[in-house]
Amino acid sequence: MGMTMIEKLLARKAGVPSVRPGDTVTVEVDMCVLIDLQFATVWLPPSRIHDPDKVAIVMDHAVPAPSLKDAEGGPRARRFAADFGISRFFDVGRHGICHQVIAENGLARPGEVLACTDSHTCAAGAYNTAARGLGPAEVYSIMCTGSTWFQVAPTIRYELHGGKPDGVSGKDVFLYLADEYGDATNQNLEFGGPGLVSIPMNDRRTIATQAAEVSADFATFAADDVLHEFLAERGVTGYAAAGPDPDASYVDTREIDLSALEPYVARPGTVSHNGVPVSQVEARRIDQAFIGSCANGQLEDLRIAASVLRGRTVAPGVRLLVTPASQEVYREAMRLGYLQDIADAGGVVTNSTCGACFGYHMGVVGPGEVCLTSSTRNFTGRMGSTEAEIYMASPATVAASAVTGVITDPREVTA
Ligand SMILES: CC(C)[C@H](C(=O)O)[C@@H](O)C(=O)O
Ligand code: SF4
Repeated sequence: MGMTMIEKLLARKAGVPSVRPGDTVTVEVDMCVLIDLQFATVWLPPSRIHDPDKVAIVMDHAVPAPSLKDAEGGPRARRFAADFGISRFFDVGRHGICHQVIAENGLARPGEVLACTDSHTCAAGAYNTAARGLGPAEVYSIMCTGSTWFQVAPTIRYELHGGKPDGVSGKDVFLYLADEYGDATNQNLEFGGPGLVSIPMNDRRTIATQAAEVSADFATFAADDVLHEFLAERGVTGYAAAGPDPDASYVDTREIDLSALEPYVARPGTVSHNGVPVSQVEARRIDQAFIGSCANGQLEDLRIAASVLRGRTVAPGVRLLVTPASQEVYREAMRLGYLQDIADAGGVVTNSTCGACFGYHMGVVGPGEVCLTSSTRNFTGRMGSTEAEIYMASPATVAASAVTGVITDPREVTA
């Protein structure tokens, strides 16, 4: 019996001819990523690590340090990187949200295994990488031994057809899938099919990132010419992508007609079976509009936001916050004039950080407030008060709604 994409990848990295659901495999890990929060909590440096070239440290969740606890973590991270010769240390100034930094530095490679202490590590599945968020203790162990184990889960195949319409983004695709199919706990997601070519890399990243919200194990995309070109532009070569066998066995195959999709919104609480086309929640008043996070703080997201906001003004009483996903995105968005457009419209551009996305700093939402966010999670209390309501939508929908002050279909504002 043939193997799915992730089964192929794990079998190869485990050095066995084949694996099937239920098997437990020990695999070599190609890249192990630590985030700043590890150093701000209990941190006991190991006496040796497996390979400093297979470790990256990214300062992201709490930069610049919003608390004394975080301020104590920074020097620990710096000392650790220096002591162990970890050159891939993305300190404040080279920083950004880890999944963005990993991607833009070509550290997520097709056919390889990537582990990190953050639950959205599945983001790198967009690059045909077996990427998984693991607990800090397991990632610590990987850093010391170079390997980990996974139990192989069954795979759901998304067979994409048609073309994604302009004005519909990866966020809309994800919100639709989450609404239609709900959770994928203990299952892998695989994306491919003739429609994949119409989904650009930034949108694939959004979809792969948000696989965490439906509790998937791995979420991997087929390696096609769009991916190969993206990697070539970043100097990433010499990889071996993994594709499924023609007779692979799936727990479910879902045929998706991309051309039928429209802008979507998830209502507060969850993304699972809780989305609606924007038209069904239009006119809901908002207090805060947020564009950012590892899912939607990419350069293309800022370009879209700037194009909606250019020549328009944020509605009175609405706070529009825009957080680039990395310092590199920030600098490029500045060079291209996007930040100017956002600020001219009355938006606030923040430093690159996880900040508002997880309700920690730089945009905490208060009691009774309504936030429309392009970030990753909308559960109660995620962005601050448990008495706030969080709706989730694409950067285009968030920008358009910031202008009108109510949830709005972006196609109405830009038409
Ligand atoms: C705080 C951090 C470890 C967490 C995660 O694991 O995902 C955060 O990034 C989030 O999105 O909730
Ligand atoms: S941006 Fe949000 S979802 Fe992504 S890693 Fe940071 S806190 Fe988690």
